[in-house]
Amino acid sequence: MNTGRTTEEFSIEKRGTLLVEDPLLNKGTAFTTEERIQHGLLGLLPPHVDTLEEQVERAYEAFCDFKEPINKHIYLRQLQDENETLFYRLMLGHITEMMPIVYTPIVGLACERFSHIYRRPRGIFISYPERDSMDAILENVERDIDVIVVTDGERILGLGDQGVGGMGIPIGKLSLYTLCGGVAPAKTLPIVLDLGTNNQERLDDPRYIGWRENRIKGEEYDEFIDLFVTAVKKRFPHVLLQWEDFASVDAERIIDRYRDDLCTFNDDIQGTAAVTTGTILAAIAAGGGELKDQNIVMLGAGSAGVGICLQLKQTMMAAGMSEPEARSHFYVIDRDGLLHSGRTDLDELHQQLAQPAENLKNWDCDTTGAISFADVVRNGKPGVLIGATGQAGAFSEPIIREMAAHVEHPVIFPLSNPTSRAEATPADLLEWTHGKAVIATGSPFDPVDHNGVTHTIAQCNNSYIFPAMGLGILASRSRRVTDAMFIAAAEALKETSPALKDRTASLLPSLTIIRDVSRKIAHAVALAAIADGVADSITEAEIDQRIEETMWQPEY
Ligand SMILES: NC(=O)c1ccc[n+]([C@@H]2O[C@H](COP(=O)([O-])OP(=O)(O)OC[C@H]3O[C@@H](n4cnc5c(N)ncnc54)[C@H](O)[C@@H]3O)[C@@H](O)[C@H]2O)c1
Ligand SMILES: O=C(O)C[C@H](O)C(=O)O
Ligand SMILES: [Mn+2]
Repeated sequence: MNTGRTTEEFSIEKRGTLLVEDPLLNKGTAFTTEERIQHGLLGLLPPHVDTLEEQVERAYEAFCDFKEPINKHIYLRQLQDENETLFYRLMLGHITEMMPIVYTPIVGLACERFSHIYRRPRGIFISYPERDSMDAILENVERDIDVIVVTDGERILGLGDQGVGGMGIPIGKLSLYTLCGGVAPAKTLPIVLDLGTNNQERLDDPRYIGWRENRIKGEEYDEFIDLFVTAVKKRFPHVLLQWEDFASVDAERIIDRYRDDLCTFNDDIQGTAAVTTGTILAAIAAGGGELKDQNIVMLGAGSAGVGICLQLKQTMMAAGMSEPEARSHFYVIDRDGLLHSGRTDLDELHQQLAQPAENLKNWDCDTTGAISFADVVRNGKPGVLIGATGQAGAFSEPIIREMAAHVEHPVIFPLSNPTSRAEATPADLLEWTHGKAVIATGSPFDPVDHNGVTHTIAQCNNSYIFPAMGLGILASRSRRVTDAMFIAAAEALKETSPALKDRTASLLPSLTIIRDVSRKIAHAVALAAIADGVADSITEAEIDQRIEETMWQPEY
């Protein structure tokens, strides 16, 4: 049985009811007659012995019987809690249909309704009143863990503060670590840090199952995070710790503080930067252009927006551009308009993306004071527009039409999630640009027919990166996560783009080949880790061998 557990863990043999109730070991109706006799299961299962394929067919039928996506989600989560092998085998066979149910966008709804659809526990809940018991809490995890995804639930997709309901995100992300990256499910651990919520709807909800207080902030928050990291390092010294969906200020402070302390990264900043850089590079290359010639507008200067622009800027500089020149290619817009060097309200991070004010002297602006999104598009004539605002409709028709008036094939990425928060829909973008826009979105969208041409919409989501990052880190036994590893991931992703061969094809490969894509990215990540001296030096053949050994397959 390939469960990803160590032999030692197997020696604590489970029998009978305890065995069928352990989703990592349970085979349900697929337990053979011999196994039923050997493991005390006689009479606990119906007499027919199924193959895994038969179980998949039954499960798919049950899945199809549910009409509402949230009910499909509840069903799949329940299956995951019963039999992980079956869950992943089913998911792998129907990935395009099921990933949006387990992950974005439906996981967003599942977070909002978490306290209502709750069935059984998965992962670890650490609430503020239990802060002094972190060691004991982590001791209750009876397995060795390779990857943790942790959230504090404050910025769940574009849906804001969901408190303990944010737990849906680490569960969904880790499902993708296994599905797309092949990390053994037994080696993954979702964690929610419950420091309260400022979402009044949740606080007023009698069903709410989180710690019913307003959020802890300031020094107490930082002390809590420090206790958490210390406890994680003690219990799982080699673990990969992924931070997910924290409010921007906390996200940046935390990763700055701990990035050299353990094997860790922030997915919204670094994973998003890599997937977007890879997809942008593919879009530009497919159109015959070069990154150095692009003016890039970023709407939204939070974790995602800043992370993306800094990686793209770094890519320009790696190709030989000076820092001031590279910076002048970016027009980053926050709620107060364009970031430029004349503004006195920018912190150090945002100053790195401020447009030199002297470049704006001849701009013709509608407004005095703040320089608006419309002003930027009209004067800056960008070829690339990216949205990371969490605001539906932020890409308005007049602005998109204005952009399309200046470039032949505008590259437009409304990256906000879930679907209801996208800055624009692909159908509208194609309509407003007469079918010329080159589009990728954060959430999945169906292909769009425009004037007889079918446009496949790539899903530019960090899900193309973090599972592969995990695979590469585990395979190379990397001890830290460096920027070069994300740059390598972006480059490797770009190389897999179908649009490089046919510019009308999707910018990103189909999910049906995601495990192959992950292998390639993991290989590049491992090489970068070795080059940076954070992983043991092994040959490329050894890397590939370790990638295959690490990849868990859903089979009995
Ligand atoms: N596709 C992906 O892989 C991916 C990855 C990460 C985040 N996201 C999505 O991006 C969005 C933002 O995530 P984040 O982590 O950066 O959040 P964030 O809260 O850190 O940043 C959002 C920023 O947008 C600004 N903003 C809001 N409306 C604006 C407007 N009209 N004009 C200019 N700025 C505006 C906010 O002030 C904030 O600074 C979310 O919807 C998230 O789901 C997508
Ligand atoms: O979760 C996603 O779909 C991507 C990203 O991490 C987000 O926060 O939106
Ligand atoms: Mn996220």
